[in-house]
Amino acid sequence: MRHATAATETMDNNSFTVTYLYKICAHCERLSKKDLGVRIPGPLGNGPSRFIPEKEILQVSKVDLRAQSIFEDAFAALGRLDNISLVMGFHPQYLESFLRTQHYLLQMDGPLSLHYRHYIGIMAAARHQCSYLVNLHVNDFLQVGGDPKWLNGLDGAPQKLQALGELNKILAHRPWLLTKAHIEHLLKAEEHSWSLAELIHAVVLLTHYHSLASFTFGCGITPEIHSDGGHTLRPLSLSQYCVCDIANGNGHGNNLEERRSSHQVEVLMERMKQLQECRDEEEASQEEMATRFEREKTESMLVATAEEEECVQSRDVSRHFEDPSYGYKDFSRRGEHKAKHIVISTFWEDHGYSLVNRLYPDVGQLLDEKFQMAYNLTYNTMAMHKDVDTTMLRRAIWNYIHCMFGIRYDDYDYGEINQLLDRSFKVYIKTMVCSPEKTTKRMYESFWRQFQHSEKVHVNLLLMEARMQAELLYALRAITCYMT
Ligand SMILES: CC(C)C[C@H](N)C(=O)O
Repeated sequence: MRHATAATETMDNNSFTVTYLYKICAHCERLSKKDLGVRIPGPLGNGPSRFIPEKEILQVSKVDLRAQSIFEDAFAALGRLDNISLVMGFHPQYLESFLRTQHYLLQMDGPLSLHYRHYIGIMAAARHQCSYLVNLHVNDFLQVGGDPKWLNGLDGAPQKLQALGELNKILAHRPWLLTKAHIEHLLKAEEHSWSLAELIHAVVLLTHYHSLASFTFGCGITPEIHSDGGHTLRPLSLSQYCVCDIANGNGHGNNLEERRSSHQVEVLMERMKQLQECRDEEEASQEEMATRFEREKTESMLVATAEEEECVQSRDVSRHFEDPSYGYKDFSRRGEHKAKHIVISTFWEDHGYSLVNRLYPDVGQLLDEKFQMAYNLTYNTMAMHKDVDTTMLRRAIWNYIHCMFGIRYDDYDYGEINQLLDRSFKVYIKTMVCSPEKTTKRMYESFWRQFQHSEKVHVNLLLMEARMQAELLYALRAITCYMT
């Protein structure tokens, strides 16, 4: 905070007298009012993300015309511009594909009625206690005429939706356990059965919202001011800092940590170079490649996720789902994987894409474009370095997530992952993908300290899409087994 001006102003607002003291913040140049009279709701967070300074996010739409026009279109279509879109605005190309798909899933012709779609969104987000998405879709659900009684809990909803609870749970936490019996149960229920097309629509929605919950927590998305948890009536203590300092930690110098990690990027680039050279020299045998995959998978199970003490407090959304204690379990423990783990890495291209497209026209195509977009997105930068080929690094991130889900690419050397992804990054990845509600600001800050926020959001896009694809693969595999 630069200084507090002496100027005061008195306003007569009907019967209230409001007196403000104006201050100007040196970071965000915001004029802040110190409220001396009436209590007016103020924003709880500052900007769309708890992790990223607001001015960086808003800067994007000022300088990028494409982002600006996407924001305008999104606003025209939905009547709102949510914080998720604002943060994704760092990557306008991706955002366009994301919004197109989401719009199709929620608003265009499709097997499920509109209120079902939003209710399924609520169920999926609630599995990860993502009150941000739950609130967003509770509003949408009511707006399209949904019955408020359903919002009291899953047992207030029709039996058909209740039956989806089990699929929601397994898909979110242990998708490798899905079998054709789960599918049969839904399709063959006597009175309340699902059609295959409806089920595909539901599966796509569930996976979309599970992974969007990951993005929401991974980027520290804050509720919009008008929604639950987005405002406060308590005056913020402004003392010597602006609210932007409080929300974004600008008030604390981190110089020591920064200096310590200043070589991280160069080290990473050097490793990429070395790996590239070795790759050209020797090729490991198939057995060796399989062993490296197993090693990485086993190691991923040992990565701890929780830093319990710092978890985001969310409104209780447990009434929207059952069995809240059911969470991600590393699938190699208890030998669960033995029967389930198969190499299905090409399943999406070979079967998944066409299966979805056949039952829910155009959606296979939309999803495929979005996966490709996330996978191939690059600006050829690494923090402050330009003209860098980052394919190897982005591929390691994508494949690490699939590896945690037991999906193996037989042409990929999993030894690369250990060279490129360090421990704090793995902790972040695993938390964000497997138990997103446990992601903390500290975790976000601890990995890749020298990288830009836009690059961390880029990482989030990779994680989110890889997760969605992994869930879809297992669901579609179960559906294909049922059909054949
Ligand atoms: C996730 C980052 C390493 C991506 C990188 N900045 C690129 O443009 O490719």
